[in-house]
Amino acid sequence: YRDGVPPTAIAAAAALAAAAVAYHWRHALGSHRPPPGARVLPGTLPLLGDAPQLLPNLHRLHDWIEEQLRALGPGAPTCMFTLPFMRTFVSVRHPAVLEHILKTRAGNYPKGQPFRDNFGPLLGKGIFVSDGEQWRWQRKLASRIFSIRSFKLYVSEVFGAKADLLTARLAAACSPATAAEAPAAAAAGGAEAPGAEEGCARLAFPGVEPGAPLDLHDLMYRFTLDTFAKIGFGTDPGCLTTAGRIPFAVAFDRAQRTTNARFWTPGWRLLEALDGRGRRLRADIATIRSFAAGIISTRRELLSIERAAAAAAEAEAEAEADAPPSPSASSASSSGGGGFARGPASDDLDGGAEAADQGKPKAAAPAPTPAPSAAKGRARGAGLAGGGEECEEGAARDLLALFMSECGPDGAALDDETLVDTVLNFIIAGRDTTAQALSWSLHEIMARPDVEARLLAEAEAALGPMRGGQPTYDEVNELRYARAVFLEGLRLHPSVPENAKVALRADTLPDGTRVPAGALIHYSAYAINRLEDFWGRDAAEFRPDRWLEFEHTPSPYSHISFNAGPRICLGQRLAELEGVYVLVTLLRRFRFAPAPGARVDYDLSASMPMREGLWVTVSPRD
Ligand code: HEM
Repeated sequence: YRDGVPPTAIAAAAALAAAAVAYHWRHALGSHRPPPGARVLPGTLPLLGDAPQLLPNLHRLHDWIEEQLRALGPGAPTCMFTLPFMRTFVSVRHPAVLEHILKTRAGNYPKGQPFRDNFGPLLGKGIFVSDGEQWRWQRKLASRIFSIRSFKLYVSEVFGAKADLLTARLAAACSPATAAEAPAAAAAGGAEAPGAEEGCARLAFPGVEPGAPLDLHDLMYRFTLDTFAKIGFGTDPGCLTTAGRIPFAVAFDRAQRTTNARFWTPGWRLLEALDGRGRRLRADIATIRSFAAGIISTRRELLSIERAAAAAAEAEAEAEADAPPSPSASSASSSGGGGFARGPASDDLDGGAEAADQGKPKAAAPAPTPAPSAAKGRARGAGLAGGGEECEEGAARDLLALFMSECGPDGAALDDETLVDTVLNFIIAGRDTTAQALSWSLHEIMARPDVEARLLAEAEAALGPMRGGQPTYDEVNELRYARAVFLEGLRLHPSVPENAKVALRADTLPDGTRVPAGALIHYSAYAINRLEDFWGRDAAEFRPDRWLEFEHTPSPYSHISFNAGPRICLGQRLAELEGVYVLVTLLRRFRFAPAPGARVDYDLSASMPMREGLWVTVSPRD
């Protein structure tokens, strides 16, 4: 003992090893072992499973999975793979099998405990990690902001303003030699900023150096966060006008990488404790949650201002009603609902509740604002919910205000923890996915001048020659080729490249595969969207035309980028609108070229970020 390891340490190590073997037996080799006759990956080893081949390929996981599935041959068979100490993965890819899991027997395949173990510390009880009633009521509530009427407002009032800032920032990055020729870019920081009408040569943006390469991926994140914060939370984090890195973004991106890696890392709890990732994750989560808490308190302050304004407007209207009629009275009160409250139920895209803002006076606060009708309800007595206050059903406005005002499934107002969960889940939904889809599409376009030329020709035909303003909702809807470009980028680079469910009970899939209870059902949008069985021999090629050639839109079980079944993406329409809007707006104003030496690759995370960003040089389009 004097020269060696203490016996207690040996005993502890032996106990740990025994526990590990027992755990392994239970989870990977015992009840979750692939059933006899299951199709397993070539090269699977006893005990170690697929770890020796998968772990060295983690940095290129999506491609590795695609290669494995392709090697199994046509017909898209289900196969299984295993990692020590982890549940068996049942990897499915045939559309009929996906439909069985995501729709027909969706009740047997929830997100389940693995999702909550891995993502719970970051996403709490938000929509992405919930099942059952907890999920259902969040989805129902959130679907209210996705109406055609709201989309028109988002395009005209949010996309336009944020695109102005984005183009101003890009204009500032044009090289000094070319900047003077650039078309007029909108003002940085608002209409009163100097030089707005006089071309990008006059514009300077803090932290943007004229002529220096710029990370377009980072800019897309800033754009989508500012845009979605305005739409979803009625606030403006101002990322587009901030110089330097944004601490929330750094922490959020890193936390997603760490939590996602848990799906693929045997013994992640131990590893995270040993290598410091666990400590850093806790610090990142503190940064992230305090950012979301800031959004909530800002929204609460705005709500009280809006409520006061609406109450004043109401009092004024009542005073006017009591007064003898005057010619101006009716026009003052007939402007309809303002802000981003949802429209009539008839234009709903995902069900929803009653329209609440019809025929009410416009709120005095600048858009986006809640519907005055909702404020009117509050003025009758309810407080601003959250922190244990009363909740009030029926109020309709932006997403965060909705969640603040409505009751949770238990009938009580949501506490701040739950509101923070909501904000973070919707930031992933509204920021990361769309920013990544845009970045990958722009990356593909840079390599394909023919695609760029067609996109520009279509835009010119539909919108006319380049002008200062931004496209409208109806104009964006006409741009079929631009939409095809965006979808094709997304097909090859799906923003949620891998996804999983857990099997509650044993089941037999439509192709005869027996699924053990507790197995993880894995589906790779990256691999499925590239399957030659469904996309043809040119599946790996970026060819937007395929979207115009289809007689019928491909089923969501073949193009799975937006998921499918009852948990299909709620924001698909919004994402497509935003994607087309940004592609057209940017490409009509600027030329992008890959910066010398820039490398583009994906990083392994919950979504599909670019590992080193998308570094480009910018010049004005003449
Ligand atoms: C290109 C952009 C987008 C892509 C590729 C995308 C893709 C997806 C995918 C694959 C899922 C399923 C995720 C899962 O199973 O956990 C999903 C869910 C969801 N998406 Fe999107 N999304 C995009 C944009 C948006 C936007 C802009 C919003 C707006 C808020 C949004 C809102 C949601 C919501 C709320 C869910 C959860 C649905 C549920 O679980 O019921 N998405 N999205």
